Amino acid sequence: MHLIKELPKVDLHLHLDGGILPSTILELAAASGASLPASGTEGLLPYMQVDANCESLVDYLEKFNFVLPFLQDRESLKRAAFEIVESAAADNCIYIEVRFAPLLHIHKGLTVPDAIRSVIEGLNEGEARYGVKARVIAICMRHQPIDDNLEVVRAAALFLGKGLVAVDLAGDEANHPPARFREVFALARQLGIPYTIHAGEAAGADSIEEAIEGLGAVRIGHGVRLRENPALLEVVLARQIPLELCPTSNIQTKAVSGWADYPIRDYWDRGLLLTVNTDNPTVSGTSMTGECEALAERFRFTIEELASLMRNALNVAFLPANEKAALREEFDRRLSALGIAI
Ligand SMILES: O=c1[nH]cnc2c1ncn2[C@H]1C[C@H](O)[C@@H](CO)O1
Ligand SMILES: [Zn+2]
Repeated sequence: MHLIKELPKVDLHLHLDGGILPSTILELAAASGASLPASGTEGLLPYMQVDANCESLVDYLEKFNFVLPFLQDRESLKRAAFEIVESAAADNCIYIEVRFAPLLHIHKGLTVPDAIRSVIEGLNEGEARYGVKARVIAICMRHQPIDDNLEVVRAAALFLGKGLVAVDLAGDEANHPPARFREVFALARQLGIPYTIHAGEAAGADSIEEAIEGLGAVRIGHGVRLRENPALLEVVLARQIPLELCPTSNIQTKAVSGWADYPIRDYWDRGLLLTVNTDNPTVSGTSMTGECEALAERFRFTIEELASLMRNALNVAFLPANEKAALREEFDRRLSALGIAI
């Protein structure tokens, strides 16, 4: 379907370390003298992107180990953030929420606030250059100690409203259920930081229920396995809790067995509040345009339905109301220039 590329888009679920370009790794390695297992971008790609052999979220998460050693200083974090905005601009995004886990970037002397500041600087430069509004979500990691995650939340509070908009919980869901993190998100709530939580990806609906009822998440990262508990689905529907679906990633991690079983059309028809996102453009080999094209081809989403998904994302973005209203106006202007009415 033409117009998909031109459609103004919003990506609310986009990991910084999942969107690093192979060409950037080549340059960062050359600058630091680090050796690489391949000499060109094509040779590097298999180390950064999953293939058909990916059997689980744990397999999928392996790919991040390759890029993280290159993202341990201010300049590389800033560059990665700038380039994420550059790629989003090429995809016609008008707003992105870029998430990253500060604890994964402090192995060579950075502090958690240093890491957050560097990413904000890179996003701000990207926003100034490309006109794509870009904000940070700081991620707590499931395999890290509670005290370290509390530190991430405290640092996030320092940047709230100054480039950072929320916190999150990610990592190996099946082996680290959300209940262990109640204290972490109680602190976020106390500090007035909104949060989304990855749930219902590598674990079932119980994980979603705990994220919402136990931890108080206002959005759910993925949530694709919600159908496993029809009563909970009714609650999520009634409360219009947004799901950040990432179709290609969800199929690669085997959260869903394949495209034929992907529940997006069913969830949409029931009236769940859905958004569609990339998760990790490089690891998953996708883009917002790619995700939209997949929905158009496989589930007959019309351009109007895709535009509605993007408008949903704007509506549930972690932005102040006045900034959202301005973005909505820009979105509507761009839609009408394309002749799309929703
Ligand atoms: O889809 C995901 N589920 C759980 N964890 C994830 C996903 N994508 C990326 N991550 C992890 C790996 C990254 O290193 C980390 C911070 O972006 O978040
Ligand atoms: Zn994710």
